[in-house]
Amino acid sequence: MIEARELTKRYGDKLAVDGLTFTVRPGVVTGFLGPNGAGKSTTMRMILGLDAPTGGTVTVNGRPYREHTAPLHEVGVLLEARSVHPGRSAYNHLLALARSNGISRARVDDVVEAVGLAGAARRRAGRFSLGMGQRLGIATALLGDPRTVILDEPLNGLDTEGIRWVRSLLRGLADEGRTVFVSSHLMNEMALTAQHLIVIGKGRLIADMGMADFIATRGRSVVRVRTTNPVDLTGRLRASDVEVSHDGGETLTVSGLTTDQVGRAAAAAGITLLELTAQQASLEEAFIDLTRDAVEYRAPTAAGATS
Ligand SMILES: Nc1ncnc2c1ncn2[C@@H]1O[C@H](COP(=O)(O)OP(=O)(O)OP(=O)(O)O)[C@@H](O)[C@H]1O
Repeated sequence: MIEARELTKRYGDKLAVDGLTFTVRPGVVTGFLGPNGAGKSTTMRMILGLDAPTGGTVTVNGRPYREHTAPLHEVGVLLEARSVHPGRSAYNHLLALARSNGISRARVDDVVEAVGLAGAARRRAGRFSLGMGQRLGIATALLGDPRTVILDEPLNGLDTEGIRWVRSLLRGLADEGRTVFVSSHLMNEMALTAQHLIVIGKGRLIADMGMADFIATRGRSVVRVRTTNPVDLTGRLRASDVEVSHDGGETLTVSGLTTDQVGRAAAAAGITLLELTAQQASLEEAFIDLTRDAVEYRAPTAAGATS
């Protein structure tokens, strides 16, 4: 369990984290989302005692991280920066860490196997690809069989198989009753992996809710319609709270109406429909909509871009 109360971090004039209060519970995968610069890494660093809060508190499994006598058994961590000696083999890196924390060699063998590095563990970690480095980082996080796992962008550099593997690994850890807190910019993956979301923007909490609720309340579902007569159907559907966009061909995208309503309106007007599909809102759309006002570093729009 991770509990942040009024957690705040100021760097000079910059309020990187601004009074965050949230609880990350065991048994589910909790996604940690926010636009670039929102304060995710700073929050994770404070959870791990790597940065001191300017105000507020944060505990892991009931205590500040630094007060745990066997931290590797409490919290497994993957941060974005690699912290492996490049000349050392992956196996020796894990073994050294295990030895200094009273963890058995058998456990090292287990995690090497579990992350799929058995064939590469004797090679120098400095020569590892980004994806292999991520696997080694995850092995390091799991070494102490921790109750809580905190992973910052664990999918970076992983191929499709690796991404699927992380997804089932995280679900499995949560199913075992562990606390799993994970940040990622890959929204489609997050939608498949996390059951709960904590979303921050400009250092502030902007959502703390279940994934399904987040998408349902924040995302706009639309209806896709293909018809032989898009112009007339558009005229029939238009109303103050309905938006219809036409792709110029046979297809309309309608928001503000259900498939039933669109189907009935078309039937009443004698308009032939070729397709009528409800399209679920995506996490990505819900996230972009929610964080629109909290984006700090925005790509220039075409109109605003300078050549
Ligand atoms: N050591 C530091 N000194 C000064 N400002 C910092 C420092 N670390 C972070 N910041 C600032 O604090 C804010 C939050 O940064 P942070 O890295 O926590 O965001 P983030 O959500 O992890 O971003 P990203 O998604 O880009 O990794 C940013 O504006 C950043 O520039």
